[in-house]
Amino acid sequence: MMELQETNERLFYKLLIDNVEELLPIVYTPVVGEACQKYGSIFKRPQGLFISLKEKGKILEVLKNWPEKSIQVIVVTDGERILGLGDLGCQGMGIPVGKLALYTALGGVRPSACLPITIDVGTNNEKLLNDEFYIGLRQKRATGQEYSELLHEFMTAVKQNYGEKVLVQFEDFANHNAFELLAKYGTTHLVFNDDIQGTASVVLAGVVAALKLIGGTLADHTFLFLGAGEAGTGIAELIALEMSKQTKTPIEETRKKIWLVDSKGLIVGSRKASLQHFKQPWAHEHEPVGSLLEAVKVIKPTVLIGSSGVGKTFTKEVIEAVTSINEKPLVLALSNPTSQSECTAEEAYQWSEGRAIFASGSPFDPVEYKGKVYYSGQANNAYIFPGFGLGLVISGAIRVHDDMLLAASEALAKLVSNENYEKGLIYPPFSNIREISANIAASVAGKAYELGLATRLPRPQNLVKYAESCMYSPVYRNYR
Ligand SMILES: O=C([O-])CC(=O)C(=O)O
Ligand SMILES: [Mg+2]
Repeated sequence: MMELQETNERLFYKLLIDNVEELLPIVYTPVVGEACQKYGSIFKRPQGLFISLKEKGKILEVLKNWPEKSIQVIVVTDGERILGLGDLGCQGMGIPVGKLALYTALGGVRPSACLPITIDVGTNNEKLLNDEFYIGLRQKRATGQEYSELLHEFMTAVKQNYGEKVLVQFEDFANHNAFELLAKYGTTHLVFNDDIQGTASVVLAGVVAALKLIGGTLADHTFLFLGAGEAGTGIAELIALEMSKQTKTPIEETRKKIWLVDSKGLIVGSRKASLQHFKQPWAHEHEPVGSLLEAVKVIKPTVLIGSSGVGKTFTKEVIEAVTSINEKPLVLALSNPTSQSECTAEEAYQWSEGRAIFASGSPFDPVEYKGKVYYSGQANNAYIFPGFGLGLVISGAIRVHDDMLLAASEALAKLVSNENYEKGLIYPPFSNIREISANIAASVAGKAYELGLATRLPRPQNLVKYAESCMYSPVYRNYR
């Protein structure tokens, strides 16, 4: 597929769009993870733009070397937290390349308007540092001022070169940098963090859709997360925000329906002083609880969400415990790739005796259990970011706002059909993804106009039709 992408791009997209369910797992999660791990040894032609510490002071010049001038979407990583695989240094390039392939195939952004970037500040991965085929800087990661100066130069150069309407999607940065970059540039640039915001939006959509199967309103449920990083706290915050809007209750109150477990156990008030700032809003008053299993027993969640990047953590005991509390527990095993999934679809159905409503970040085949076939959905930000980005691009948005994330969730949840629900699915199939993306784009663009953040004026009448008309299709021109 890489070979095809580089030699006949149009055919690559035609193949990908026409066979999206079959090829998504190859171009994207989980195979893209393996490609990143082996990137140095499968490296034949360069893809994307590498910017390293050595280019400090010359980043604008480097950007100008890229052959395409009118860029609409940049996906950038520094490779420090590639999926749940950890620090892969500049071999993380597979991720921006893969994400942007989806921007085109799923969201219809022109391939020439997409720019994959990897910022090489070194790696702390000893195995890569000692690998003769490693393609990046052989040094430990730059941190602190050296790191933030390079990123600041990059963000400044991007705006200078492409203007205010270029979307910068941060991808697979480590927690501390991810939160900091989003907060720092959210007010001056059009930035979106896929792991915090995209994941939050797709999971909120799945939870809202799942209410049709498990009953109740959002505020009737109790959420327990394993993992309190970008995905965990991002999802928790967006669920709390939606609950707060629905019930007209302050968000400080709705957050109390949501509990998070990290590597040190349940996040509780007595731990507050030693918690990183993004975990602090979740430190509710409770006695210390050491393990996920204990937390399930005392918190009694109706929804269990795995977002720690560590596999096999939803054990038989954990799934049995959450099943003993709920008729239909909602279980989301979000960590990627498949090796890092909290449990498999088969385990979720077997251990819950077919009662769990299950979705996962990486895809699983349908499972047969006691003569019945169970289908699980893919709770992956791939449902959101292509349409979300398209909505920003077509409206000429200059900032991202949380209400746009809620609009995207709502649009996605609405597209789950009765036929999907009957199969136990809480997401529509990827085979309809271009239609889904057009709908998400229209909702996001609509919100941008409503908030006064859109610059493409006047507002098109029918935003779904307009979004569709803007989408790239891999067709050949007619010469007769
Ligand atoms: O790439 C994916 O499949 C989803 C994602 O953003 C991640 O796991 O970091
Ligand atoms: Mg990611």
